[in-house]
Amino acid sequence: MPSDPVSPNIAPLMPPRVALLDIEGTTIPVSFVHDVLFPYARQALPGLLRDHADDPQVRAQVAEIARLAPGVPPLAQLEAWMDRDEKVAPLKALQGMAWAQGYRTGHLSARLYPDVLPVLRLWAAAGVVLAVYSSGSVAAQELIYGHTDDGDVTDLFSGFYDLAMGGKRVASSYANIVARAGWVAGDVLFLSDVVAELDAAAQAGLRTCQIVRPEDATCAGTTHPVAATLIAAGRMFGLPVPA
Ligand SMILES: CSCCC(=O)C(=O)COP(=O)(O)O
Ligand SMILES: [Mg+2]
Repeated sequence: MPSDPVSPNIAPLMPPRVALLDIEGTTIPVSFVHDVLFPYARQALPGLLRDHADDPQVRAQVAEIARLAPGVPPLAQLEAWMDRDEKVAPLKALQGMAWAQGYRTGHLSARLYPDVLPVLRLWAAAGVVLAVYSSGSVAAQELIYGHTDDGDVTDLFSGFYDLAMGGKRVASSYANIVARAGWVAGDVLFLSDVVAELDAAAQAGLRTCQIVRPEDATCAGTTHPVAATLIAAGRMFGLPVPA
């Protein structure tokens, strides 16, 4: 019998051993990504392509753009992807390089939702493995958690995964991460604001929780358990939460 791709994901009795966390809309406000990070990269990308054209990392991404969009000038293609908020690896890699300068110079500092750090610290102290899966490149993930308003919190995480594992709306990407990390799918709780991502993770056998932040007006109403904060998610899945 074919399996239901979006089977009801009732929280099981055993708490998850791994929390795999999306970034935008889950740990970091959508407004920070869209109103601060994306405009910063959009403004910096022309200079990055012009002034660092010989940098092997830039050249590799420009070559990848040419492969994906033959004949289109790289900057025009990047702008088209940004206009549509497409999660495409060369765009994400180049955005990460643009943000690196912003973090280095102190122009960028990431704001986490206020519940995130207290909860993640408790989960880590309880032995829960914390990992990140974002469309942002691994370098960008390490930068954002390395430069938060609360300092460098990268030590909380034991793994960072990006589009190299596959797109976030594809079940095989979650299977790839689980295999790469040596986890058991049913031990992993994937937290995200995007239903299509949660559907894909559930198809791969992961437990799921949709984070619906009031400040972002995320839409709920799915088969996935819904929580407004990581505190509520922790309670739902038997994980420790702040008193
Ligand atoms: C590494 S922070 C920037 C995240 C980003 O570029 C993005 O497109 C949002 O991706 P997510 O998968 O975290 O929703
Ligand atoms: Mg998200």
